[in-house]
Amino acid sequence: MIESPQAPEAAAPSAVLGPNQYGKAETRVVKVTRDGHVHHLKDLSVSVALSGAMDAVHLSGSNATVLTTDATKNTVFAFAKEHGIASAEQFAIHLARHFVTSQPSIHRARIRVEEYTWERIGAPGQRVGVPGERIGAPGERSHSFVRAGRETRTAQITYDGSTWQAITGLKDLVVLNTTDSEFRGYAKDPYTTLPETSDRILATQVNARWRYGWTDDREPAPDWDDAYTRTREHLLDAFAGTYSHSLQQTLYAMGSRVIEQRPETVEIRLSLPNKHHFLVDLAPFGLKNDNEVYYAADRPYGLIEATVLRPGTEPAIPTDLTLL
Ligand SMILES: O=c1[nH]c(=O)c2[nH]c(=O)[nH]c2[nH]1
Repeated sequence: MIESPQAPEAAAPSAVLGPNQYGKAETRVVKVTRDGHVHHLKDLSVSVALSGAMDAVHLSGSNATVLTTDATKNTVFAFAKEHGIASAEQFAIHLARHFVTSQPSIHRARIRVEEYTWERIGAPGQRVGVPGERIGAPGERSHSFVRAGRETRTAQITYDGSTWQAITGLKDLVVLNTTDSEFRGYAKDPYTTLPETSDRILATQVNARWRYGWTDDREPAPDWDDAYTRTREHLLDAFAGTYSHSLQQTLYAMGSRVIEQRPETVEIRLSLPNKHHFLVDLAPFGLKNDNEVYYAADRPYGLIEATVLRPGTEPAIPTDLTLL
């Protein structure tokens, strides 16, 4: 007997979709507010996570309910311009409300913000990075900042039984100028696309090592702590006070300041990553970006390195500071 074909039973699902969310993570937005010649800085990393009616996106391939992660990133930049960044919380509230109220498919928005705090670089002789010092105190820098959270101090001492070598340094000292930096007039080849600029953000994470002239322990050694503090101040002051045509020029200004001002130091090597800040194009959203909203790029980065020496001194600090 021929069996009649049976209707197939509905197959039990082999998997089910559980909790899900999506969005753009770690959008680095930098907002400069220019109050006359005094500039204010907000530097955030914003992560957006959205969830709601997203079953079809995962299960059927329909993207009809998906607001793109690219749009969520653009919204961060556009809102920095439109609403400003009063605080991390207030900024996140604006964003979360926007996503949940403007897209029927989005029922929940979680906005995470990391804020990197910056302090003003003090004028020469002033204390540096003291929170609460009045902005606009005589000579205080109006557009130069140092990232809060202290850098790491390094020291290397070498002794071969007769001669001493002392190399002190610092790393991860992050500094930023919101103006007084240009970069133009450079060589052009068929692969050059970088637009020339006469006003850009200049930011770097200072990695420095300096060698003292002291080699003989019958001679008085430098006052290590004072030498460190003063050298750090000179590096900050030269960074803040130099009108920069390139990071190379700023590097030389920093190194030569130390050589000229600190008689105990004979050599300094600086390794300066160029922490690029690109202006965000807000024109597609009908907004003008008047040097206010920047995208802080992570990598790749330019890396500018050089040694500055007291005349007559042979270089002895390794050119690759990671070897130190
Ligand atoms: O200060 C800079 N120096 C460079 O050599 C360089 N190259 C580049 O693309 N941007 C910059 N900026």
